[in-house]
Amino acid sequence: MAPAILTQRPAILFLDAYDSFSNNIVALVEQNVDANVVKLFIDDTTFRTGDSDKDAVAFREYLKDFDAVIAGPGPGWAKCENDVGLMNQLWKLKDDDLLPVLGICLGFQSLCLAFGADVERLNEPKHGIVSAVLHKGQNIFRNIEKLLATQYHSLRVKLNHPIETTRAVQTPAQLWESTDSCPHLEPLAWDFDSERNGAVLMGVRHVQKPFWGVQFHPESICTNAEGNRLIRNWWEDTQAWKRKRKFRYITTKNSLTSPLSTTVTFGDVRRELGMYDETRQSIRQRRSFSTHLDSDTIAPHELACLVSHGDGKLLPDLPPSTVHCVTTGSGRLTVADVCELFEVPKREAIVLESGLQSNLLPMAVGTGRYSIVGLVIPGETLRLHYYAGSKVMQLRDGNDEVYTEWTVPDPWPYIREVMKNLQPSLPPQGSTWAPFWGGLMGFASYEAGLETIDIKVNGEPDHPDICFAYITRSIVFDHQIKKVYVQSIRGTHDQSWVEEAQEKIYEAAAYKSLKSTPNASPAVKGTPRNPFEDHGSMYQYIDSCTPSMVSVEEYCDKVRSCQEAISDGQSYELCLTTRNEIRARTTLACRISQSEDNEHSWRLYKRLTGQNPAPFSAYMRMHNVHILSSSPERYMSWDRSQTAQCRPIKGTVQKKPGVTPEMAHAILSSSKERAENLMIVDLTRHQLHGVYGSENVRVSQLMEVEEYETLWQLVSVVDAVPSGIRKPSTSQEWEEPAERIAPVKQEVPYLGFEAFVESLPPGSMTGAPKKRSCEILMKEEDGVRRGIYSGVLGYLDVGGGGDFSVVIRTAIKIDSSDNDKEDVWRIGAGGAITNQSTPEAEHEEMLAKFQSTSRAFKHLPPSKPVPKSKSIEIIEPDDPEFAELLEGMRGGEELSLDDAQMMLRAVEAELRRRTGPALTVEVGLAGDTGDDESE
Ligand SMILES: C=C(O[C@@H]1C=C(C(=O)O)C=C[C@H]1O)C(=O)O
Ligand SMILES: NC(=O)CC[C@H](N)C(=O)O
Repeated sequence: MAPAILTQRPAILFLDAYDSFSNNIVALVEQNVDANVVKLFIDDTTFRTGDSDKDAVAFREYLKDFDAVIAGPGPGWAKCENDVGLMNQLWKLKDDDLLPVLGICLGFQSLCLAFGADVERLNEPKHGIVSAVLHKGQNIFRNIEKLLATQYHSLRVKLNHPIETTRAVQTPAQLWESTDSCPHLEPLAWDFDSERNGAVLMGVRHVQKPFWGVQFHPESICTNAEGNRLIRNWWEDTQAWKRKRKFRYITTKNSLTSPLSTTVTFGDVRRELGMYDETRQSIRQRRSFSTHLDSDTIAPHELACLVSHGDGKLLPDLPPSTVHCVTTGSGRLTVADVCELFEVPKREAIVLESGLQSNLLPMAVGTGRYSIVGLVIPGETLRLHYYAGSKVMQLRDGNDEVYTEWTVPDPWPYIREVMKNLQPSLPPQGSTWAPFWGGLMGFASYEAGLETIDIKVNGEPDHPDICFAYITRSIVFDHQIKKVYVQSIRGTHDQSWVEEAQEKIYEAAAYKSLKSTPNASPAVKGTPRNPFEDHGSMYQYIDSCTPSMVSVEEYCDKVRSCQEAISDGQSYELCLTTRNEIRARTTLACRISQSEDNEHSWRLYKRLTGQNPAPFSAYMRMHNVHILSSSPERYMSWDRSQTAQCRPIKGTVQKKPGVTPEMAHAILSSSKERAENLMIVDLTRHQLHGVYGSENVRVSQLMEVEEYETLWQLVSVVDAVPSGIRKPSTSQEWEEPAERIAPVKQEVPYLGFEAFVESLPPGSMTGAPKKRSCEILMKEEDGVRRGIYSGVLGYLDVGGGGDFSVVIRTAIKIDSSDNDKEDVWRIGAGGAITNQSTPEAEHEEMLAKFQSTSRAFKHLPPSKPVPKSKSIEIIEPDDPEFAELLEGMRGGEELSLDDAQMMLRAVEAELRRRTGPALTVEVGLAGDTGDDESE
């Protein structure tokens, strides 16, 4: 066997210019080339001591451990020192230090600039646009057929080539000739896609040095397979260059004419022969989960012990040694019914609810199978708070009093340690499909996310930026099979609570099925009327609601300003948002009673989910925070085997008169909407690649249209699977959390959690490249904190899984002692801005998203009450499938007008789902309703 030293793989240095696609390039290279890739940021502090000569020497020394370099893409300009950093030094390497380099996008622009070219703005920026690239068919483009390549750039290289200046060449061959201004740069590829841009240089090589560059992104999910070949070609060429140079080097050495090297060391020879230093690092940069602690602070493991074992006095001893779980059928019980049964609305509570169809089945496969009710136990449930900016972390007791607080460099290692310590030693007996057994439930704000990417957050928040409650009792609905899990992780003695709770649910389900007609679930279209809504305090409350919105002009100005940043190459896409508010007079009852105030929020939540059912609805009442969410977007979920899924949404069409499903599909197939989505898909792949590795990420759904109550959305799905685990093949499998029964207490690799933290804040709410985009957005949004909106909300399960939604389409109220007369509901809304956006349409899109939530704060259109005794006859269309569906739902019962209309809509939707958008079912109502039903 060859000694290890000889078998060590070559190494490629990837210079990362803070792009959001870097790990995709690393993955592309690792999939195509037998080499390790090491990432280094362009501004790595090792090479920024302040003494630039010394730094340059140190960087040259560092490069000696590598076989080649990739200078990556990124925001900004090649001529701006801060934007390219270490890249500039590559082009200046002297002969003996020379290394093969591939420049991609910004790296390509930097290469060209170094050898005489100009960099200018494009007339029409290209972001997320796929086009056919004309190439020379030689050099790194050899054996490449039709190349379809994704572009992400606002700036272009200018060689002063006739095709650029006069838009013509005398012969086709002239396309591939160097120019007088850039004699060393040989054009290898051009793009002719845009009339306004004219011919844009897409690829070059240096005619003497081993430097190549491409303007497009070979790693994008929408670049065709030829991207792989390009990388393999480049690698072959770097190897060929190395062989040639070795030969030259050895002959010059032999002739002893080299003035530079008088001695040749063992290391020199080994390097020349392609052998490597054993100590060379080939580990990709990862977030380090260790923390540097001050002595007066508590350590992650100490916090973890306090949470799980208490202190023998104030904090309870609740190690999740056992997971007690019993099940019962849910029958017609809704999540709201069960919440009310357990008096959840009166107190603090966390409810993650999957909106359902009228038949109480999930809205979509792959999301929305489960609902989770986390029971907050008064006087006992522990909470973790963290405040961005001040970096204060708190452990709070069951009365919401601070038990201890300390400052932390990073809160996430604490949360990770708490979760690690909460792994149960005994899993539930019997079936354990519930994705949540117990654990932390709560949210992390957008600002908590900003800190994970080293963006400094200013100001004081009026609510925690991270808030997690340690939930030990929970009720989980499996809507697919209509089953309820009642669970406790509070030790053996709690078995009795579990059984009592099960009994309570069982009886309630039996009672409801006895007395009920098919009724609207709160999470189902068509909120049932009640006198309280129509005449009581809710009516007055809603009457007092006044929205305060950003003006059209102001929003449009911000859109234009974002577009200017995009044209300047600083960002490819910016998710601009604004905080709208609804103010209402606090009712007297809410002013004097906290539990009344809680119940009021709960009733508003039911209005919201009734009007805007969403797969990631959520109700949260914790500390001073009220959250009413109807989010359609999954941020990330991962099961107990650490298989992860992200479902980024980008691309929105509002439902309004005249917009048919066909039109919505057509709009969402446009290059504008697809480009928006593509950028976020590539960003999501980048994030998952960074944690799961190059081989383990795939896009399982690329840009499909999903229909919601008031909008159509373009949704993609990106999955990541740890090595050695079978990939789920159906969307349903995603929702079936892998059981981790035996052996228990094993070291769960926290891949899911790591990816969760690494991917904050959610890319669909930032744009790309993430860091620069967030900085720009902070300015555009006047430094106003987004808060919980744009953050994430969900759970971390003690068994090792987790599921979080993106906090959008959400109303949030923060209680404050200064003002108890007025409720202020914050409803953030926004949308992705690209160079293809039009300000007015963006404003409209923002409004549409706002309105999907603000509807809950408006009076419902009046409907006339129907005398109960009168029944409705339904004229059914001549369609046996329709009749069958209807009969199934109706169960032979008499219906009120409201119920019948709702059911008809449901049947219609179901039929449409089955047959596709082409079908329109015409249904009508007739019969003696005792009233005119023209409404
Ligand atoms: C910004 C919002 O939504 C985000 C922006 C979307 C878009 O630009 O199409 C779609 C879903 C969300 O990721 C919002 O709802 O406020
Ligand atoms: N993707 C990139 O590297 C972009 C480079 C440069 N900022 C541009 O917009 O052209």
